[in-house]
Amino acid sequence: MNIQKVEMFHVSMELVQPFHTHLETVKERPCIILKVTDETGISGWGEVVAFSSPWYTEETVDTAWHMLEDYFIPAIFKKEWLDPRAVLDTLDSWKRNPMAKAGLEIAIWDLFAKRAKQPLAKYIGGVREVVKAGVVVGVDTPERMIHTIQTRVEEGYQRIKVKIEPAKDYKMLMKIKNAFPNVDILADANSAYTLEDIERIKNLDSLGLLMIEQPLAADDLVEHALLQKELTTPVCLDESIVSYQDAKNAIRIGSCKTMSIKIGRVGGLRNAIAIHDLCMENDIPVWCGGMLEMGISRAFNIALATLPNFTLPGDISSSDRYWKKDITFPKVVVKNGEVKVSSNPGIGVEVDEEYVKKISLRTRSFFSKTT
Ligand SMILES: O=C(O)CCC(=O)C1=CC=C[C@@H](O)[C@@H]1C(=O)O
Ligand SMILES: [Mg+2]
Repeated sequence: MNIQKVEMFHVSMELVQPFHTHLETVKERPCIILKVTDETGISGWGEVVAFSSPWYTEETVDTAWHMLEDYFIPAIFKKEWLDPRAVLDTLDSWKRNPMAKAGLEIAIWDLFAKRAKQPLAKYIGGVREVVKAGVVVGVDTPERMIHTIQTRVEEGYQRIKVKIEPAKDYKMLMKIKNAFPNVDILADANSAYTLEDIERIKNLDSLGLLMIEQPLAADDLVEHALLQKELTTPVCLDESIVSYQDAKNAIRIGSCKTMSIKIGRVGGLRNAIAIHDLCMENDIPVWCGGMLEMGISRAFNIALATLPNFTLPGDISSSDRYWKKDITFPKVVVKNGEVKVSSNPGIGVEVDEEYVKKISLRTRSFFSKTT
């Protein structure tokens, strides 16, 4: 397969409600949409999930735009592609920048699945027709959070994720657990604690949380291992796992008992699948993390979550959770706590190209020199 054209769209949409963490409040969500077209005219779509500032990881929309236009896109015109797994062999000629690489690599996966006339879930070896839905409830007063959780539970979500930090943890979580004793609650700290807080974190152990996500700093694999030894609650790593080797090291030293896999954070779908397989071999259950994404990346998350070791509900919520109008259709709908996997070819959703162009802040097209 030869790539004939690549189109890049820097788009931005307002979230239906601001997304608060102790690090940042996201109101507007920019991202980069990629359309990759082959010699037969079939197109695959990708989405770069980097934020507008480096608060979550070091990448931003602007760093990704630069890496794509100056390095990654020119590189993919130079080869004939026989398998999407080979794309990262080329892109890894350059260091890091996982979200920029992933946005382009997944578009080529979508293209290959469409050429094979297969749904992406089937193309990557998925085993289920529906995936479990989980949702994040943003930071607010405990009363308002309890009201929102009640709504989300009535909508059928199987797992509720809340954000914590030292100033907002035990009391808030205890109120939530008392109000919803039978609902799985995940607490995501986004590295708000250090090992100095170990007694405070151990105090959370008594609450019966499903897991504590990323309590310590992203590069603290060893300290997470020391913490996990002191806790019965599973530690889940998110920001710490930005490569296959990170996952291998974390498992080897016992830094966590579960992982959130995000295609953008780990540098592409090939890496996400490899980390899934490694965790399965080591009895580490995984779930698909979210990135406040638009419909293209959400479609990839749904396909990824069909792999066998995605046994825990991920951040897979309805389109309406974040968007008044998404860039893809049909919308993702949660029914009885599940999302149906598309049986259409590739990512299984259509991209509203007119709307993408309408909300684009900048665009750029690249053509194969042989055209
Ligand atoms: O996309 C979703 O539904 C949840 C997203 C989410 O919780 C996060 C996205 C990006 C950074 C963080 O704030 C947080 C996470 O750490 O998982
Ligand atoms: Mg997280």
